[in-house]
Amino acid sequence: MNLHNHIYRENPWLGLMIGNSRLHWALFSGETLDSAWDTDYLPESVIQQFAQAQTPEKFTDRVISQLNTIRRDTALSGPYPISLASVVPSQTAIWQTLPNVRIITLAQIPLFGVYPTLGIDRALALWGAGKTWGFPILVIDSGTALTFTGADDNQCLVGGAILPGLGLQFATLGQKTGQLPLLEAQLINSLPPRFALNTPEAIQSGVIYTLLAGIKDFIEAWLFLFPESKIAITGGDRILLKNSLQIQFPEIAARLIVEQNLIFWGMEKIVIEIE
Ligand SMILES: Nc1ncnc2c1ncn2[C@@H]1O[C@H](COP(=O)(O)OP(=O)(O)O)[C@@H](O)[C@H]1O
Ligand SMILES: CC(C)(COP(=O)(O)O)[C@@H](O)C(=O)NCCC(=O)O
Ligand SMILES: [K+]
Repeated sequence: MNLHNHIYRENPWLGLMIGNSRLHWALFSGETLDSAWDTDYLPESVIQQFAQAQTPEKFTDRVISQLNTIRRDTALSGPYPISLASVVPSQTAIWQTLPNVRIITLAQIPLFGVYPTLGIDRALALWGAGKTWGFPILVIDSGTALTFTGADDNQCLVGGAILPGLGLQFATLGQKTGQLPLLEAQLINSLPPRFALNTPEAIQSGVIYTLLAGIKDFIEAWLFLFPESKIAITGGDRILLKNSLQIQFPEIAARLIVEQNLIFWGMEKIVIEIE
């Protein structure tokens, strides 16, 4: 164990996952995940103020005070290293200039058979889920993009798929057409009529029923290969999708484990294991 590792093992540290919509934060004490929360991207000027701190303690104070501003119910203090994973290169470029930031790369994840451009969020969530519930495992991440990522009994990547997530499908229709309204995914609290008679419900119907049918189809194809596999869903639309599946395809929904923090479970295991 090197000194850096020792710091992670014994002390509080922050995990930062940079997604395409927002920042995902976690506070760990040693190997335990204490709490997790989401924030918007921070202005570059704010991040640069962190970098101007003269000492690690000052740096951490500034990060912490910024996070406290965002989330006042988290009492953070003391020096915190940050373990960062990102699927947004322009954001990585800003954050990696800071001291105390260590970037997690694909090479650090002990999955077999990965391809070089696999998203680090997908690899971390897969590793976190597999190490927790066992392999084979399928992870569905319903973020900006919706991804399926599966590994077999040998902790080897089988593969997956990427499609526009729920919010992105609504955004694309709202932004790339002349007269469709921009709908918000979070406003869907019940399934629309399948054959709708107004524009918002027609958009909702098309997007949600197609997405649910697609998820069902991918899950069935996975279970055909690995009948005993656990299947987990994470990401910002996880609850909406699980609830909708519950109504539409209850037997599929019954197989889905909902867990918000799969990426941080993976991060915790990686950060602690790295020598
Ligand atoms: N407060 C929120 N802000 C942004 N997106 C949200 C929020 N609550 C739920 N969502 C949903 O979460 C999805 C984004 O998921 P998330 O996991 O945060 O994305 P990413 O990891 O790609 O940044 C969007 O499709 C959106 O519908
Ligand atoms: C597929 C993703 C865009 C998902 O990102 P997210 O929606 O979580 O922000 C990201 O994992 C990524 O950029 N992946 C690289 C390509 C791949 O995994 O094959
Ligand atoms: K995702």
